[in-house]
Amino acid sequence: MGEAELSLAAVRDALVREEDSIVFALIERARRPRNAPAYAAAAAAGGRSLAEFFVREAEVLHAKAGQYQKPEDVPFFPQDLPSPLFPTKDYPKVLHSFASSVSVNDAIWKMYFNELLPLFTVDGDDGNYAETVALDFACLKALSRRIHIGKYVAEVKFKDASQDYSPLIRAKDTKALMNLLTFKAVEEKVKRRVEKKARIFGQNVTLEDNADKQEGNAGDSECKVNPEVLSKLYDLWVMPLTKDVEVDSISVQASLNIN
Ligand SMILES: O=C(O)C(=O)C[C@]1(C(=O)O)C=C[C@@H](O)C=C1
Repeated sequence: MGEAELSLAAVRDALVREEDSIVFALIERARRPRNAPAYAAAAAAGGRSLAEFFVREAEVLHAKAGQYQKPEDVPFFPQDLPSPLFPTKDYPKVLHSFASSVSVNDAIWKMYFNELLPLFTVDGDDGNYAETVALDFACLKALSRRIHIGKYVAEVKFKDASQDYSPLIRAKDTKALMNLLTFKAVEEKVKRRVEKKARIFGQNVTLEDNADKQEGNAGDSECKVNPEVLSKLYDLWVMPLTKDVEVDSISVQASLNIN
């Protein structure tokens, strides 16, 4: 995002767009069963799982190709990532460079594998492990990007009301900070919208005319991912983690302005 786009409305629009990527990534992953062996320690990868091996190697490739330059593109394994081999775009600096250090990817990783995956994949093993972990990587990237867009939300909110945020930062009052940047009504709308997107994007589209089955009216059991899982994902993890990113980023911004 560039400076001109940095308004709360524009950042919220970016968050809405990311919902599509998350819903589609989950729908794609749900085509495969759980495939547990992909997550077990493997001697071939020095004791790491295939999933971890795949993400680490993919991030090396992506870094060489020029990714992870933007504040919202955060690698899961930042240690020793190579520099881009090709010239990269000069992104306008809208966030303080310290914002690039804010990451909740460890929490996203644990949440995805321990909590989310069992909610939207069926038990089973079809042996398609390489495909499965590539689909996991797409889910992780989409979730991480959405959540780290919280850095821009933080910047906008702090700029618009630094007089309200600064005393709370100084007092290290994380709870009050959380309250200040929370908009319950917005959160309710987000949950309802992602649930609806899962219902619309995840239905089987046919050419038959059926008055009962207009878009958005597919029964939840016919959807490729249960729409309620999307609402729960956002309620329990995506929005709370976005707010953690906001608090961390605001604290960085504020400490630079206050001290
Ligand atoms: O829209 C905002 O103001 C945000 O901070 C984003 C977000 C979200 O993650 O969707 C997080 C906190 C707010 O309570 C509402 C929504």
